[in-house]
Amino acid sequence: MTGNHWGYGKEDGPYLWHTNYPIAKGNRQSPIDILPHEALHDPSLGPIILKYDRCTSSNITNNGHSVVVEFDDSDDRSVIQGGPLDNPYRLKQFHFHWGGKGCCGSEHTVEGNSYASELHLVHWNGVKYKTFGEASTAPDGLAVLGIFLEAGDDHRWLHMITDALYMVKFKGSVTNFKGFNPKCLLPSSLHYWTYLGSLTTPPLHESVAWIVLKEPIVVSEKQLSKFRMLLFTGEEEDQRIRMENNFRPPQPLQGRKVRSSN
Ligand SMILES: CCc1c(F)c(F)c(S(N)(=O)=O)c(F)c1F
Ligand SMILES: [Zn+2]
Repeated sequence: MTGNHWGYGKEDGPYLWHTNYPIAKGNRQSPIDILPHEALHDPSLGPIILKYDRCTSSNITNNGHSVVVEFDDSDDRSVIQGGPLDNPYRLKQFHFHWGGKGCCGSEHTVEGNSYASELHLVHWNGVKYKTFGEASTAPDGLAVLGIFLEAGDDHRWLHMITDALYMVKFKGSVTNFKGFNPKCLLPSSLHYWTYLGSLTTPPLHESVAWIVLKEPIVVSEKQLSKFRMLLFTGEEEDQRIRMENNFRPPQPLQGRKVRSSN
């Protein structure tokens, strides 16, 4: 693995990240395997509150690791609050992690079981920190809402994203993606597990309060297959490498407690 380049392949994958990012072997790394029966039910944990109504997406981009929908986070127009959080956290972007055909794909697992994909809505603590960059290195800087995607019927709103993926096939491509509200990607229940962890990609900062929803959303194999049409590689590169299996495996719990909303 040369320089700070990293990926999900044999030569630059998760098992090698520690060479350039030693925090990879830290004591609050993500993702983890969630064991529901060992999670502590904490009655003091209130519901999470998503105030996404004034939120507007700006663009969709292929950053060579995932497909990312970015938001205008210049004010507190779209925030997550409540649950384990002491104040509102601003929505910055959301992205996905997924597997190859028919197997694995999520980052968090539940009793060793993987889902086909996992959606991450990334928020930052705009009350305590001035920029996302500053927040991303602080222990209470980020809050990521994780939502599992299970293969089944077509998801009626996900097509708004999968229909745009052909426009960002290559690494480094970006296109306009206005007016998308991720509220339409939520499951019916907001019950969750929560624990303190990290970014699941380099730089792997240990700055994330993870909130993982228990109920997956259902999407079709056809919709999932459109994510796999994306490429890790840029238009100018000779090699075309399909973007799939862009997930980090579960990391040691290191004595951390996972709490359950109920
Ligand atoms: C530095 C930008 C960034 C990511 F690239 C990322 F993958 C994640 S993750 N998978 O932990 O949700 C973040 F939270 C995040 F802030
Ligand atoms: Zn992620």
